[in-house]
Amino acid sequence: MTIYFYKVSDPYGCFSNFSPHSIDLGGRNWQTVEHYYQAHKFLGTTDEPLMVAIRNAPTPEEAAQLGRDLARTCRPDWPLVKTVVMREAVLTKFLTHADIQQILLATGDESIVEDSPRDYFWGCGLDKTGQNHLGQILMSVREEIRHR
Ligand SMILES: Nc1c(N[C@@H]2O[C@H](COP(=O)(O)O)[C@@H](O)[C@H]2O)[nH]c(=O)[nH]c1=O
Repeated sequence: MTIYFYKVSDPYGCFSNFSPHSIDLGGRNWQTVEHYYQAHKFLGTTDEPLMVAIRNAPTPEEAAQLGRDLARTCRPDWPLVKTVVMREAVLTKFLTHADIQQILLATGDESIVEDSPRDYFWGCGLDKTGQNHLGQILMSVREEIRHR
């Protein structure tokens, strides 16, 4: 049975990038994967100072709001690198936190889908036709950890 997740408070909410599991990456601590992902939109741009504000945002929702500010300069190669940035953060999250690593491994070979009603890239979107890149990353991280 396909595993759907989205909200942190719902079943498998620990698979959400908004779940309260911090990661250490690039010599810094990030409160959530979402903080890390949103901040890295600005690496190497004139808006790089915004990375600090995003890292210090009190919630992942606020980090996402800052990262989605269309008035800011997103790095030009973001469409090419965003899945690599995301995978590194998600892998680090599940290597760092043993409790949720067990939850991920216990899903066996089930499909994992981010049931976002809006996002057709990271999730499956309202009509379930989306590309589900976050679910794909979770399944690939599951495979990598299983064979470590
Ligand atoms: N889980 C979740 C969301 N989905 C997340 O949003 C991120 C993509 O952001 P962007 O590239 O700026 O569109 C990615 O981490 C995706 O999983 N969005 C939300 O507003 N609320 C939420 O609870």
